[in-house]
Amino acid sequence: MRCACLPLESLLAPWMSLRRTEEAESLPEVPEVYRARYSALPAAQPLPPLLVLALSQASPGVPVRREQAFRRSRTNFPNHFLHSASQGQDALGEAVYYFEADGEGVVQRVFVFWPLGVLLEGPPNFCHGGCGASLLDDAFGAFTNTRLRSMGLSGQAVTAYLHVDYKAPTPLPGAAVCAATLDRVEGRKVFVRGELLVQKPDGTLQASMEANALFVELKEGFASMKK
Ligand SMILES: CCCCCCCCCCCC(=O)SCCNC(=O)CCNC(=O)[C@H](O)C(C)(C)COP(=O)(O)OP(=O)(O)OC[C@H]1O[C@@H](n2cnc3c(N)ncnc32)[C@H](O)[C@@H]1OP(=O)(O)O
Repeated sequence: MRCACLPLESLLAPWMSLRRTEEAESLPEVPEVYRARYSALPAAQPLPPLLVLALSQASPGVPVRREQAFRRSRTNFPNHFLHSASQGQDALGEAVYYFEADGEGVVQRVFVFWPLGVLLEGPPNFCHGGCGASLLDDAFGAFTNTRLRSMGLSGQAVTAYLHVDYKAPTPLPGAAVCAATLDRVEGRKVFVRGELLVQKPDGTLQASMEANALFVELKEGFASMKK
């Protein structure tokens, strides 16, 4: 029987090599809600097949729209550790963020695609658990802050706790999609849940990690955070 899984080269290329090109290109305008942290995908950058698969599985029959996909801005926050120190050949590749919003424009879900290189190892040939937790925290932060902004709120919330259950090893080299959505809101407290999805040899997706987190919207924003 023919294997339905995607060849590794199609998962990783060209996202490993398409880094830091946004400054050289004139890219489409990004909606205000996303603009502070994200920029449009370069015209030459296709949507990663694993991301499309995860979206199709999450919302069967709903078209995948390229204008809902972004990459992290290189100019506004250049020191984010997942998008600076952790990226490089055989480490993290270029992430693609895909936001889903409802009819009122309120963000309901985010999916974040990451190429994973061999330098992210924990157990031999598998991803370090702390790396996976960081990717989930980033996706949860992207979801929470963008959702808050889409509701006209500050969009300035930080992780109070993050609980991760490791359900299966995450293979390297490979790729993953972090999916995050709302659990519930209690005042300034935003409870988020999600998973890190990888592709099994038979082509199906499995959650190698499941997580839930509490984000707290800061009373006076990031500027009030004291050293
Ligand atoms: C423009 C683009 C920029 C873009 C920038 C985007 C950044 C995204 C961030 C990415 C994610 C991160 O890595 S963030 C970095 C890691 N996180 C941090 O450094 C946060 C450190 N912790 C803190 O600063 C603080 O503890 C806070 C902000 C979380 C909470 O302090 P606070 O604001 O004074 O609020 P506080 O009264 O203590 O708590 C509020 C409510 O939350 C509950 N609560 C607080 N912590 C917990 C907890 N661990 N477990 C259970 N419940 C908790 C309290 O019981 C209370 O419930 P009740 O009594 O009201 O019911």
